[in-house]
Amino acid sequence: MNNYGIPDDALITVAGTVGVGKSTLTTALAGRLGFKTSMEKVDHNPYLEKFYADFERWSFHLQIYFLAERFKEQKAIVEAGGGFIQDRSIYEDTGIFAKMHADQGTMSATDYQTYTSLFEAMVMTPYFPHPDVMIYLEGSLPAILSRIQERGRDMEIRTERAYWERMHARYAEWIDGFTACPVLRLNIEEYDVNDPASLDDIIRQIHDTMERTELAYRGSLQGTEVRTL
Ligand SMILES: Nc1ncnc2c1ncn2[C@@H]1O[C@H](COP(=O)(O)OP(=O)(O)O)[C@@H](O)[C@H]1O
Ligand SMILES: Nc1ncnc2c1ncn2[C@H]1C[C@H](O)[C@@H](COP(=O)(O)O)O1
Repeated sequence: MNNYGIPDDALITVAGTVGVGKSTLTTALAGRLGFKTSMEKVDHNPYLEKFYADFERWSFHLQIYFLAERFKEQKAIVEAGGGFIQDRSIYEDTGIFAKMHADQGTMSATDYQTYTSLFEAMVMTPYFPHPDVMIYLEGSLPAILSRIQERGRDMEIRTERAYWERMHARYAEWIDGFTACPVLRLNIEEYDVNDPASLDDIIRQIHDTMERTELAYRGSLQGTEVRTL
C-alpha cells in the first residue's frame, strides 16, 4: 500500500479515443504513484501507416498485431505482480476498433469472426485479470482533434474528420454500457497533468473508486444493501 492508499500491485488502465491524452496521463500518474507504465507503442508498428492508407486491406493484420502486443504487455504486468498504469485497455481493441471496422465494412465478417474468437480465447486466461480501475478520458471532439493536430502524426492528420467523429460517438456509447471493471470518468478540461495537486486529486479519485468497489463487494457478500457504482 502506498501513501495514497492504493495497493502496490494495482492495475490501472487508461482508456479513451485517439489523441485524448492517455499516454500523457499514464506517464504523469505513474511518476506520481511510483508505478510502472505499460505504453502502447506506435513507432515500430509495421501495419499502422499501411492501415491508415487502406483500412480494408490492413484492418485484420493490424488487429492481430495489436492483440499480440497487448498480450505480451499483459503477461509482463502479471509476471511483475502488478503496480502498473496501462496506456489503453484491451477492451477498446475489440469494443471500439475491430467492431467499428467490421460495422463500416472495412473488415470482412469472416476476419472479424476469426479475430473475435482469438480475442476471446486469449482474454479468458490468467494473463487477463480485470483492471482495478479504468480511467476513462472524455472531452469534446474539437478539443481532441486539436490535440491530434498538435501531436502531428501524419497518418492521423490525413484521416478524414468523419472517422474521428464516428469513433468519438462510439466511445461515448461504449463507456455507458461498460461493466468489466470499475470506471473513473475524467473530463480532459478538468485536470492539469503538469500540476502535482491536480494529479493528487485524480489519485484520490482512483482510491475512492477502488474503495467503493471493495465496499460494494463486501456488502454483496454479507447480503447487505449497498450503493453500487
Ligand atoms: N492534459 C493535457 N493538456 C494539454 N495537452 C495535452 C494533455 N494531455 C495530452 N496532451 C497533448 O495532446 C496530444 C495527445 O496526447 P496523447 O497523450 O499522446 O494522447 P493519446 O495517448 O490518448 O493518443 C499530445 O500532443 C499531448 O501533448
Ligand atoms: N485496435 C486498434 N485498431 C486500430 N487502430 C488502433 C488500435 N489501437 C490503437 N490504434 C491506433 C490509433 C492511433 O492511431 C494509434 C495509437 O493510439 P493512441 O490512442 O494515440 O494511443 O494506434
